[in-house]
Amino acid sequence: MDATGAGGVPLAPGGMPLLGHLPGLARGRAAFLQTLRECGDVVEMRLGRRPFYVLNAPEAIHDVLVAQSGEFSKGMLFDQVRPYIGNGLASSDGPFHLRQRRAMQPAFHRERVARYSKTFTEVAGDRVAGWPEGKVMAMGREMRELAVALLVPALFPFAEGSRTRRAVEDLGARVSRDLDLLVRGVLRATILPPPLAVVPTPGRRRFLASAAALRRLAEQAVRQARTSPGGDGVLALMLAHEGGMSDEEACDEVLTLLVAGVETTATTLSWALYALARNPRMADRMHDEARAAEPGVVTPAALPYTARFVQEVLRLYQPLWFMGRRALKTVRVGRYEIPRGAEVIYSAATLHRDPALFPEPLRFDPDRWLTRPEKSLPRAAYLPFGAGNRRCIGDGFAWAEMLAVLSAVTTRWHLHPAPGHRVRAVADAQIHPDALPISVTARAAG
Ligand code: HEM
Repeated sequence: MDATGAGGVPLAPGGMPLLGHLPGLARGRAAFLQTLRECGDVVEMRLGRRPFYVLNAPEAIHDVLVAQSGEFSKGMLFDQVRPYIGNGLASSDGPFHLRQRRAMQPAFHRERVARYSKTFTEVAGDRVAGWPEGKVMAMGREMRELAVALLVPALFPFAEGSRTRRAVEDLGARVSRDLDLLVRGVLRATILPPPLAVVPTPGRRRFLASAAALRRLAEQAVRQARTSPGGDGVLALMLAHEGGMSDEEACDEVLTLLVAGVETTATTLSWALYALARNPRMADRMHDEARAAEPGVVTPAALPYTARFVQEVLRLYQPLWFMGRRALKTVRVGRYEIPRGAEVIYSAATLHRDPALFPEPLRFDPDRWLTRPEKSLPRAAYLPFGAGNRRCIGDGFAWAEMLAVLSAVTTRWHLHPAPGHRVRAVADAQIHPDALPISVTARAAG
C-alpha cells in the first residue's frame, strides 16, 4: 500500500505523478478494479488528480446504496449521460427521481411483466426459429437486435405491421446500432480529465450525432403515443399516470429505458449463449426443462434450472463493471470518511468474483445457487441489479426477456463456438465478449 488518503482511506498502490491510476485503469479496467479488492474495504484511486473511492466490502456498498442512499447522488457518469438522455430515471436525483419512479412503477409491476413475457416468448420464438442452421452468426449483434425487438413493442404497443410499429422497429434498429457509440463516448468522457473529454475526436462526433438521432426518434415516439392514446405498454402507462408527464420528461424516460434496458440485457444474453455453447450438458438440461414446462410459461418457478443458469451468468459475467455515486456531504462509511463531493464507485463484476463470497469464483456452476441460495449470502454480496432506491426498475422485465430467449434457443438448437476464436472479455461501458461467433444445429425433434 502506498499511503493513506483523505478520511483514513488507503490509497491504491502504483499511482503515477499527474496521471494517478489512469494508466492502470485504462489498461485493465475491470481487471484493475479486481486488483484493488486486496487493498481493503474502501480504497482510494486517483484518475489524474481526482480521487475516486472504490467500495469493495459488501457492508460498505450496502451503506452507500441502501442505508445512507439519501446522502449520495448519481455522480459523474450520469453527469456525462444527462445532456444526451436527459433527466430520466437513471440520471435524475432527489424528489424528482422519486416522483418519476412512482409514475413508472405501475408499468413494471409483476402482472404487467407477466403480460409482456407472452410477447417476449412470441418475438424470441419467431426470431430464433429463423436462425440459419450451420452458419456462423455474430451472436453479440444478434442478441442486441433481439433485445431491441423485445423492448420496443413493450414500450410502444402499436399494432403489428402498422406504419407506426414499423417506424418504431426502425427506431429500435437504429438505437441498437448507435448505442455502442453512445456508451463508448460516455465512458471515455467519464475517465478522461475534463479538457481531454471534450476534444472532438471522430468517435466523439459520431457519438454526438447518434445521441441526437436517438433523441429525435424518441420525441417522434412520444408524439405518436400522445396522438393515439390507450394501450398498456410502458410509454402509454407512463403518460396516463396521475399528474402525467411532460413530453420532454416522457422522452427522457423512453431514452433512459432504451439505454438502460437494451445493452445490459443484450450483453447478459451474449454471455449466456457463450456459456451455453461451452457447456452442452447444461444446454441439454435447459432443453429438457423447457420441453417439460407449460408452453409459453417462462418464469423462474417454471424453469428453475434455467433461472439458476441466468443467476450464475449475472454473477460471473456481470456486465456492469462499475457504477458510481457522489457524496452530497461528508459521510462516514464503516471506519472511513468520504469527503463531500467525492465520487464513489462500486463494481458488482469484481464483487461477484470474490472467493470469500463465492468459492471457486471463476467456475461457472449454476448449481452453486442450490447449495448457497441468494438469501443466505451477506447483504449486498450479489448485486446484478443494484440495491436500494436506485435498484433496477427493469429487473423483472430483464428476467422475463432472458428466460424467454434461453428457452427459445435451447428448445430448438445446439450451439457450437466457431473454431479458431478465443472469446475475450472487453470492458467498454459494459463487459462484453470481443466477438461471439457461434453456429447452431437443430436438436432432434421429439
Ligand atoms: C440484465 C439486464 C439488466 C441489468 C444487469 C441491469 C442492471 C441495473 C443496475 C445495476 C442498476 C442500478 C444502477 C445503480 O446502482 O446506479 C439499474 C438501474 C436501472 N435499470 Fe437496469 N438492468 C438490466 C435491465 C434493465 C431493463 C430491461 C430496463 C428497462 C426496461 C432497465 C432499466 C433501468 C432503469 C430505468 C434504471 C434506473 C433506476 C433508478 O435509478 O431508479 N434495466 N439496472
